Order: sequence, then C-alpha cells, then structure tokens
Amino acid sequence: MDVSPYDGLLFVSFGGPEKTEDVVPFLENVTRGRGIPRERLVEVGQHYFDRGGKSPINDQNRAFLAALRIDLAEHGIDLPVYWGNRNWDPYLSDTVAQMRADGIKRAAVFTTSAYSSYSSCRQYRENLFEACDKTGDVEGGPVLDKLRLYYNHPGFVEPVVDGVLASIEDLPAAERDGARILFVTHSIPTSMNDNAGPEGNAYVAQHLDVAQVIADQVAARRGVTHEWDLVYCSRSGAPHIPWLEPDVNDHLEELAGEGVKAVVMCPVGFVSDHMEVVYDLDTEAMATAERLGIHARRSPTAGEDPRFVAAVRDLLLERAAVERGEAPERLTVGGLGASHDRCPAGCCFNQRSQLPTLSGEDSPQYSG
Ligand SMILES: CC1=C(CCC(=O)O)c2cc3nc(cc4[nH]c(cc5[nH]c(cc1n2)c(C)c5CCC(=O)O)c(CCC(=O)O)c4C)C(CCC(=O)O)=C3C
Ligand SMILES: [Fe+2]
Repeated sequence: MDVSPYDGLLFVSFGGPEKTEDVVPFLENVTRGRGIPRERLVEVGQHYFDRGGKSPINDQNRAFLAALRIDLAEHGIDLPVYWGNRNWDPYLSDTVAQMRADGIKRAAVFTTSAYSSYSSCRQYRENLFEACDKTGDVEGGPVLDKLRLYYNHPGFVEPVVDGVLASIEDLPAAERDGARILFVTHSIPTSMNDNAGPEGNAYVAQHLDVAQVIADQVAARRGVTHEWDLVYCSRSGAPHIPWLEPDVNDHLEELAGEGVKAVVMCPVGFVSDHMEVVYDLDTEAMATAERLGIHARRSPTAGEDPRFVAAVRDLLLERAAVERGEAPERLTVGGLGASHDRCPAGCCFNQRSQLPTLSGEDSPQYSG
C-alpha cells in the first residue's frame, strides 16, 4: 500500500481538559481573542467541573490512535502517526515542532471534524498554519495536506447506521416502529453556515444529505420508514446572534405536543462521545425527554469502530494517490460526492478572522 509522498500522518482534534484546574485555562484557549471574562468561563466550565474537570475527548482520541496505529501496521503501512490538539496538550504547535525535528517533509492530516464550516474546517486550517508558523517557517514545511471531509465516507456512516438500529431495538417494542430519528449536530451561527463550503450552506446541506442516507439504510434494514429531523445542540454566544435551530430540547417539546412517544437521538455531527454529546444529549436532552414522557435513546458516534478507523487509512491512501497524479476511486455515500482535497480560496470564510491557512488552494505551501 503506497502512501508516498507522505512520511507522516497528523491526527488533529479539539482537545479537552483532563482535571479541574485545566478547565479555565482550556476555555481561555478555546475563546482566545474573544475577551470573555474569567467569571463567564467559570460558568461555561460548569459542565466540565461537574465531571471532575475531565472531558472524555482525549481518552477517546488515545483509543482511536491506538486502533489506527494497529490498523496501519496490519496493512503494512509503516508511517509515524502524530497527535496534536487545537486547545489542549498535546498542542498542535509542539507536535509540528516534533515532526520537524523528526525530519517529516509531508504529512496527511486527519481532523476529528467531518463537515464544512469555519469552526469545523477553516479554523483547523488556521491552526495548522499557526503551528507551522510558530515553530519555524511555513514554507520550510512539513507540507500538511488536510484530508477531505468524510461525513459521507461509508466507513463513518455505516457504524452510525448500526448504532441507530441498535437504539431503536432498545426502545420498548411497542414504540419502535413509530420512533422518530433526531439527527443532532453542533449549532453554529447562521452566518457561519451561509459561508460554509465553496458555495455556502454546506454545513446544513452535508448534514441533510448524510441524514437521508442513514434514514434510508435504517428503513431498508427494518422495513419501516422512520420520520426524521435535523436538530442542533451546544448553542452558545450572544443571544441576539441567530444560530441554527431548532435546539434539540425545543424540538422535543414540539414533538411531545404532536404526540410523538419515542425518539432516537443520533449525534451524526460528532465523531466521538465527547462533552457536547455526553452532557448536551445524555444529560440535558435526556432529562427533557423524560420530563415530556418521551422514550429516548442516544445512538453511539462512529468512535473507534474498525470501519471508521479503516476509513482514515482509505482517505490517506486515496489522497496519496491523488498527490502522485493518479485518479483513485473515492468512496462516498449520498448525493454530494467527494469533497475537494484542497479547500478553495476563501472556503468557509469568517469575516471575524482573516488569519492565513494551510491546506487550501491559497495556502503558501501550494501557491509557493
Ligand atoms: C461546529 C463545532 C464543533 C464540531 C466540529 C469539531 O469537533 O471541531 C465543535 C466541537 C467542539 N466544541 C467543543 C467545546 C467548545 N466549543 C465552544 C464554542 C464553539 N464551538 C463552536 C462550534 C463547534 N464546536 C462554535 C461556533 C462555538 C462558539 C465560539 C466561536 O464562535 O468560536 C466552546 C466555548 C464555550 C462556548 O462558547 O460555548 C467550547 C468549550 C468541543 C470539546 C468538547 C469536549 O471538551 O469534550 C468540541 C469537540
Ligand atoms: Fe464547540
């Protein structure tokens, strides 16, 4: 399995606190530049304090990385895998410095974020530039090629379908066929979705596309068609700024009014069961469903399902072939096809940030 021109794979995630004293410094990292007062950060951090300050995200990433390293080795791919976070240790800039010290010239980059938007894609590319810029000169490399968005890669989707089916079966028998599927993702400002992707609206369009695929596969496997909706969680920011709606809790209120008795919440917007899932859904939304008398189950994210781990290998091999000038098969499901390899200039633009980026058509590493 030829992975040239790559001599490294960089795994990038959001990062999260590991203990109580990490919480506010972590939140200061996440909100850097937004001047949020410390007392507000303590308030936002309450969900973390309630869990002893530890987010599940770093351990989930450690487990995924262990599975990924085994998968690559089992397929004869001898490639060092590096891990860097945007907002907590191991920091991306330290990791890139290590890659430089190890002589890595060109690495493929996998991020734990599957969709197009400023927060879920372009901000990662800004952080890649910042990490390279902070630890040497950007042109000096390593060249970092962010792998295409994978929300519609079968390796990401299949485990999610299986999770929804299992959650439906976990409902009381009488409620299963009428259960409604609530596809849940992270809310973002409506303006951020307007600018998402090369033509805008990509964040919502991608979620709707993959939700339809999942609903269709569930119907095919159960012989029952389930109504479904795309709903949102984790809305934050100033109340007067419009964010994508409906919030999952508001939608549960509405469904109760329509007499819906059972739902499966499918966190299709996330790749692992981190705080946005275990708090916003498992704690908050579940309590809302309970209060409303709605039977609710939350299906698992793709997590470290072997098919998702294999998808990272597939995306790596695919992009390596593209960079060698070949035309590899690109595995996708749904109607939108494979996302671009290099983000077009201005893709997922956010008027709040003019920071330079890597892995885009207008990035110095490509435009020289
Ligand atoms: C689209 C998206 C993803 C999914 C893609 C991806 O995975 O990247 C995501 C993931 C995550 N978001 C996370 C945590 C936070 N997100 C925040 C703030 C924000 N997120 C936003 C968007 C997203 N966020 C936005 C538009 C803001 C407003 C601030 C701004 O305009 O920039 C804040 C600040 C407090 C607040 O403002 O609520 C925190 C603490 C964690 C860690 C969880 C853990 O610790 O387990 C993860 C994985
Ligand atoms: Fe977030």
